[in-house]
Amino acid sequence: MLPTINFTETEAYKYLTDHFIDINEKSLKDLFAEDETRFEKFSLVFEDILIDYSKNRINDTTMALLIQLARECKLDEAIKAMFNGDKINQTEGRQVLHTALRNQSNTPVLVEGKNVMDEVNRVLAKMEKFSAEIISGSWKGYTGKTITDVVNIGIGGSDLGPVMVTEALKAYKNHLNMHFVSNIDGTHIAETLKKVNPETTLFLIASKTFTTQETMTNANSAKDWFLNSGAKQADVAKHFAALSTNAKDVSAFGIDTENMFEFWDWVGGRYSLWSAIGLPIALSIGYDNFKQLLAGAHAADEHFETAEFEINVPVILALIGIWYINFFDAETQAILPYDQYMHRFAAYFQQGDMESNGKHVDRNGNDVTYETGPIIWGEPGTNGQHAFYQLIHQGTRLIPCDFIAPAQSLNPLGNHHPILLSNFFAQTEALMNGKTKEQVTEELKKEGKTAEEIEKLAPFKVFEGNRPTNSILLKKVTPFSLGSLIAIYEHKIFVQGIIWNIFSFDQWGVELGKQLAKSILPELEDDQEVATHDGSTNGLINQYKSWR
Ligand SMILES: O=P(O)(O)OC[C@H]1O[C@](O)(CO)[C@@H](O)[C@@H]1O
Repeated sequence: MLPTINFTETEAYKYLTDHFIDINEKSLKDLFAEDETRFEKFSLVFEDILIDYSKNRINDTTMALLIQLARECKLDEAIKAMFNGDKINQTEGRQVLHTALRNQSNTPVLVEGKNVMDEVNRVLAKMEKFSAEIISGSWKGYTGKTITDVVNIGIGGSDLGPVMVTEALKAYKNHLNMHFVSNIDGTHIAETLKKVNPETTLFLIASKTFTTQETMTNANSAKDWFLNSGAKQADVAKHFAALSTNAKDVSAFGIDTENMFEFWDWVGGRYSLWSAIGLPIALSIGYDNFKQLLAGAHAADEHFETAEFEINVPVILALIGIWYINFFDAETQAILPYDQYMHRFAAYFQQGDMESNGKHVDRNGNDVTYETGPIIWGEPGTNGQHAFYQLIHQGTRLIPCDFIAPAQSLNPLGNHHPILLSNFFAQTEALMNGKTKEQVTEELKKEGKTAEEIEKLAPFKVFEGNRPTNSILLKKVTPFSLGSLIAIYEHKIFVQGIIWNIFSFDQWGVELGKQLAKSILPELEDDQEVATHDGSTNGLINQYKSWR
């Protein structure tokens, strides 16, 4: 069982409320002027990742109080409960053990008295063998040809993780062409099938439940396409594999359970890329690289489980997030990777964070009286700079931003990387320091503007600064460092959920829409006017019927 403490009733929260008044009057420039050791004090190095959190609106007192808050909320007990395999996903009655999937130390992890590492290792060995056969070409399709294309059919956690990681690690990929189909919109599968040949394509049907409407509809269309192209039912075994917890429905679909890569209900969908759901990753970059990804995550797990809160990267990042959300009323959190390969990183953590902490009921079943999970968004730099950074720099909202960049490029072409990194460094500096009216006036004078012109123009060119950022500098994007980074963000989400006293591992909020869609679908079958809904929904359905 997790502790159920209302963090707004802790001593630390009361002190933080008073302390906020002091900090809110100070600018980041003041804070740096007051303390020359901020960078040394407020940065951490974990493996080959530097986390600089000094450009935040914090000082020693803030951090001490935030850590006190974590202690009062019994975060230490919660961390133990997760790693020990307690049923901390209480509303679904499940353990939360994605950490066991990457437990490279192999120490036993018990679920109901049974060591799950045996099963984890068995499936990993099966993934290793299968990926080696597909990559080497020893696995043949139904006409004797080798596999050239892999189509992963899944959605949410059964899509976003493999997409994000295969993109982020594209520099490590082999000859296999990877495709991902998620959307129920027929366009997604239709456009993908145009690109592949049934004789050389492997379909992975990725679904924890094997009942998800989008995935099953797309999987059936893929199977029909395959069978209509001349293949026989018996050939399905050479071209379809399932990544799932549901052996019964996998068989019913027609996939041999020999071709099923299993995982378990103690793996949450959005935490499943480390499980059999990661098979497309192992196929794309090879099993050894997939193992490195797991190893990087495992190193972050060990750090999270054992490091003191003062030097614990996920804990620090989570507490800083709480500081902005619950004291500065920040509504969003931007994730801005200065790495083109990581272009799906923010999209991945939209599900990771928003499906986990988008909750308004606490662990006692009461409505919360404070804000919980932020809106996560972001795009890779420098594209974002030319799109939405205007609002971050000069808008009315406070937007905490995580800037992420690798020191070494995987494509060191000319001076691209120094230019990219100069932007990475410049943005956080600009957001912190801004530009004063005096500086603007000086610049305009140099441009030869008159005093009157300067007076008119200056207000628009002033940057108030004082906008907080974290800078995460990786030595290089490798399977190991990416694994660590993902696990750090996962644990950050966990810590915030503990402090907010919410359940981070269920997702009841996605059910209502699914239920209603199921009841609407039969109403779309005929041309009769619909009158069973509210006026707007009836109007929309009836217009659709008249236009289709
Ligand atoms: O893997 P499945 O069971 O198809 O579920 C896909 C996704 O659907 C959800 O249950 C809800 O959108 C996610 O949590 C999950 O990742």
